[in-house]
Amino acid sequence: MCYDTLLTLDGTHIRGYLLTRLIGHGSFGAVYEGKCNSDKIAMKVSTEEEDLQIEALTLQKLYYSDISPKFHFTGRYGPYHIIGMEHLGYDLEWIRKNTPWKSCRRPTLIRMAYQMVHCLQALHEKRLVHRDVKLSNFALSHPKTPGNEVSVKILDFGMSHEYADAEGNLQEDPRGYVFKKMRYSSYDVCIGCDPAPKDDVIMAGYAILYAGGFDFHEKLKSPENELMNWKRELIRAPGETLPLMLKFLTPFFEEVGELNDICPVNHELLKQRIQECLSEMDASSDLVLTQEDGYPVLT
Ligand SMILES: Nc1ncnc2c1ncn2[C@@H]1O[C@H](COP(=O)(O)OP(=O)(O)OP(=O)(O)O)[C@@H](O)[C@H]1O
Repeated sequence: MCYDTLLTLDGTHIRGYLLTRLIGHGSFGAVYEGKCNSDKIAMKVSTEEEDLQIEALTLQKLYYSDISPKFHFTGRYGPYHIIGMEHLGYDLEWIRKNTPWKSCRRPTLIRMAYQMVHCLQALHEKRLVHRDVKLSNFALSHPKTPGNEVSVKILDFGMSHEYADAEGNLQEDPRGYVFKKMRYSSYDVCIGCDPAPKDDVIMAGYAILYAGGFDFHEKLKSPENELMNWKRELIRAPGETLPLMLKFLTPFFEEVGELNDICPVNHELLKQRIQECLSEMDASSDLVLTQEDGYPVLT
């Protein structure tokens, strides 16, 4: 089958939407902006049928949780599988890249971390595990008027999995992904354990450090044993391992270090620990997105 048009579908009409712009692309798919009159959506186009079907199903399960783009439709276009969903704003990696010193200020980081954990909470409450948590898989909603408030949403459920049925019996994923090879996985996953909700939280921890100015991408280039040591020490002795500028996050990482695969993740407690990192502000208060000299400013 020929997939070479995957990145050149702009100008095409699918389901009444004109694909106006390629937003970005990943390993097996691309995301376009689709427009129909004043209605703007995001359209994911992929070669991977199973992953896309799982993503569509997950988005439907999360529809009323308000932590992911709203699902509109799924279907086919020629050789491709498509999902139409709510169009979101900037992803958090883009925000990081376009922030002075590539590091969000403390109050912004705390609000962001709080909302990231809130996204994972809603996901885990539905017995879903994301398994691909990284900064670029969180994005902001479009600003609301009049105060330009935005909220953090989680994206990209192609690797997600319903890890238990309603009775609590664990369910295998027949797709057989090898997560230990993903360098940004948690320590336990890198030594071969199945990714569980607590690993989503640990990976969110890496994303929070990255948003806070720590060069996690550079860290990922370290030799294998060095990277593994760092991941282990980060949750064993966060107070000593966190970089100086991010030591204020110790209460949160201490709680992350307590997580295991037997006890369910206590997201409320994690949120409380995030609050303790910067007690002078309200971690659950809204993030606000404004513009300064043409650049977005998230506070
Ligand atoms: N609903 C959406 N609204 C706006 N932008 C979106 C939406 N969904 C995804 N995107 C953006 O589209 C781009 C591509 O997303 P996609 O999930 O295909 O790949 P990725 O996460 O970059 O890579 P990979 O699949 O390798 O993890 C990303 O920049 C993402 O922020």
